[in-house]
Amino acid sequence: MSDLLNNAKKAAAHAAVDEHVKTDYVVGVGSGSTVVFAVERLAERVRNENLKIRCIPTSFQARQLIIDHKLILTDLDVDPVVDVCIDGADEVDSKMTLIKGGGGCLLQEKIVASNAKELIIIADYTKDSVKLGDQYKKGIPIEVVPIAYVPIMNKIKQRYGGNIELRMAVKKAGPVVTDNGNFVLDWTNFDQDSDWEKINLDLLMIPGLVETGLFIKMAAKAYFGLKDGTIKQTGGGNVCSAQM
Ligand SMILES: O=C[C@H](O)[C@H](O)[C@H](O)COP(=O)(O)O
Repeated sequence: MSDLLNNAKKAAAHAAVDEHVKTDYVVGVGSGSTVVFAVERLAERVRNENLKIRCIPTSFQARQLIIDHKLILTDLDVDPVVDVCIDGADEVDSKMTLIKGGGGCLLQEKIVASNAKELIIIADYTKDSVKLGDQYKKGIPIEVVPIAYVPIMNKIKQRYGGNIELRMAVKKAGPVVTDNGNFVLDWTNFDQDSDWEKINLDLLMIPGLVETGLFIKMAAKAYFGLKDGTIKQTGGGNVCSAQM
């Protein structure tokens, strides 16, 4: 990955961690390449400022990051209310609707975010878009129970059009299997003017469809690292997750 992109991810991650994480917080740790910089910054603040935090992972990767950086690991059984969740995104539109799940981690990410008082998104400049599909061309990820993947693909195509594919693994013969033992479908060429709130609810009614990578009215704020090293912030910053 280019230095420009990595610097942008790092700038966004540091700004969000510095602004939104306070001592005694329970922190939801998202997944993906940008979150790596956030965890590094959390560990730095724990060492330098004696910041006291407990971290809830959103994936196998996030759990490993927390352990590797010697942060305190917790879960929703012990800490059911998350003070802030910091996570990446594949795309953020002008209404703060997100596409997530490019790395297949959408289900646990949505569970943790939905129990957070605030979901803060960190991303590089390539994720900032007006309409979903402007920037991210790999589609909307949808996690499904394996036995239902073909009927679900057919239903989505019939109802909404576009293309839908089973995500295949790179270093394994066969499909990607999520941290929860499910498959991922990637839905592309959808109507960019869709009513995503309605579609998300409709999709969630399909038996066997576990979760979508559409995060609607969940993110409070997004931090985009730009090419020149500065940050662009979007979103009001009010609590709009914690869907309790
Ligand atoms: O499944 C993966 C997650 O939703 C990631 O947060 C998302 O794909 C963004 O990842 P990255 O920070 O690597 O662009």
